[in-house]
Amino acid sequence: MADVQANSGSLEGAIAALATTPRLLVALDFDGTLAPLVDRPEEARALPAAREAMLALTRAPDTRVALISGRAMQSLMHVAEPPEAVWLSGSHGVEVRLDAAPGVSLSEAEQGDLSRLREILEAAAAPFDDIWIEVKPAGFALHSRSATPQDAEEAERQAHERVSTELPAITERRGSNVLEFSVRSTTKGDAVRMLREAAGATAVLFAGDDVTDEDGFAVLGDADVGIKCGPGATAAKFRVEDPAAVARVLSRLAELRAH
Ligand SMILES: O=P(O)(O)OC[C@H]1O[C@H](O[C@H]2O[C@H](CO)[C@@H](O)[C@H](O)[C@H]2O)[C@H](O)[C@@H](O)[C@@H]1O
Repeated sequence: MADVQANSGSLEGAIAALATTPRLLVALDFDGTLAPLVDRPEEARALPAAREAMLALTRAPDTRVALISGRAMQSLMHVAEPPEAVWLSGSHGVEVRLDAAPGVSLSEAEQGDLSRLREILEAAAAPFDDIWIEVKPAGFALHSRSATPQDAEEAERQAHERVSTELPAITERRGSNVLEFSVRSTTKGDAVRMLREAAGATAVLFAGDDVTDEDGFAVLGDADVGIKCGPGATAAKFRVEDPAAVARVLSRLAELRAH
């Protein structure tokens, strides 16, 4: 594993230490971490090596695997095709599937905000080619990967201004060529905390690539391992170059954890 170090120590050593923890939670972001980024979200798939390593970890003793994604749960299940043993958190921590069926129930006020939010974002996207809206149970993502930088900036500016004026309680998040709006302020950090407790984990590995994954890195402790995939500022202890490198780390952990 010849991967880059971010903030401390050797990743190989940290993985070896993590493999000895009594109960391990392996929490993984999907897009940009297990799956390379692509223009059309529905076409994203985990690298075969990443999927294989993830499945090997589900078979390891006292090890729980979870996916923590910004995607809506249905979308995450469609692209990740996870086995039932994998716990899921979608919509940046708003949706959770442990062993039971997932579900989010919004209050009347939240449903009202969601309807108005949709109108505002549709109006912001309408004048531009290649700006589109992804629907989630508690919010929307304004996508601009295929748009010109000028169109992306203008659509996002309009969306931001109208939402912050009319719906100041809405949570706004920037991701990779995406600006997201949610009626819930739940974060990936909340998801890591909740899944850690549910798994009774004595240590956590969390890997992610995007700005929103920083909420997950922020709640890790000394016994945990945070891995940032790709460039950008991070609070993670370690950094690797791309999803292929994440797959190598997971595969090594699965190998060590199998014994
Ligand atoms: O938390 P993640 O699993 O990384 O999900 C974050 C967002 O992923 C998706 O958008 C991103 O990936 C797309 C496919 O590669 C890409 O086209 C887009 O530009 C990226 O922002 C997803 O569509 C969003 O809902 C997620 O929040």
